[in-house]
Amino acid sequence: MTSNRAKEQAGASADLRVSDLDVRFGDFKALEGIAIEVWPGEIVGVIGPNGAGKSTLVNALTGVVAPTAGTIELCGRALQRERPNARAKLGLLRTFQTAELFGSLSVNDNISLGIRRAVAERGRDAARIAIERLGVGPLVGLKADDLSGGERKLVELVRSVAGVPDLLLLDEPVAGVPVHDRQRVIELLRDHIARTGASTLLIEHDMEFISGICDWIYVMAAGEIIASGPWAAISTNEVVLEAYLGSSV
Ligand SMILES: Nc1ncnc2c1ncn2[C@@H]1O[C@H](COP(=O)(O)OP(=O)(O)OP(=O)(O)O)[C@@H](O)[C@H]1O
Repeated sequence: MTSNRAKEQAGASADLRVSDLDVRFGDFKALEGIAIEVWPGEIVGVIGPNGAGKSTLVNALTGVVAPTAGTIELCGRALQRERPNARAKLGLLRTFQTAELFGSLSVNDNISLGIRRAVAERGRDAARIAIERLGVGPLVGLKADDLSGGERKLVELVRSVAGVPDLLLLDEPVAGVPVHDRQRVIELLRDHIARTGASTLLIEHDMEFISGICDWIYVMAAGEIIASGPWAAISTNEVVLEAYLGSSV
């Protein structure tokens, strides 16, 4: 992590760089002055209490919500004026808090839809490995509508990985995923990053997962970043503990 962040000084470019990002809903400032960097090979977490602005951040990154100010760069390319589909084609792929699959299609067809034309062969390899790592092989012939919520999350993750993203954006990747499958998610992400050099930005409430996977963590509260650093620093930071009003971080 430190070595990745030190790359800035060595002139490497970040996979994601968010600068001075503001989002307003009428007079309400949902995000203000957000600055986030994700470097190649990193897994970066965003945490914060309810209403902190995490979902708004995801929506701004993916183009669902228009920022009122600021810039979003993916591998050096400005994204903030691109439509959501264009952002995905450029290499920013996401999962949702509640997995979004085509319910009447098979798991296999859902995964195939994630393979971008630009990376078809690598995508098929990535899908095969992810199916194996997450143990979803027995599900591939089923209709997506017949899966449990946790299974849907795992299949959606396979689909995103199959798109061989430059940046994978995961919205609560282990919400609803049984505890015994969470380690599989961690191993898949680490393996995927090691093989492809991709990076990951994830929003998650599960602190055990966050502490076990993230190289770097940003903490949000009331629409702003109030702290950032590795878990050891974040988990003992007074400002962070205060923001969570005594709940365990
Ligand atoms: N479309 C909208 N119009 C007005 N206010 C909104 C809109 N979307 C979000 N907000 C407000 O912006 C603030 C941040 O909401 P957001 O959903 O981004 O927080 P969050 O950190 O994702 O919360 P949670 O962890 O509960 O999902 C909240 O006060 C919310 O009510």
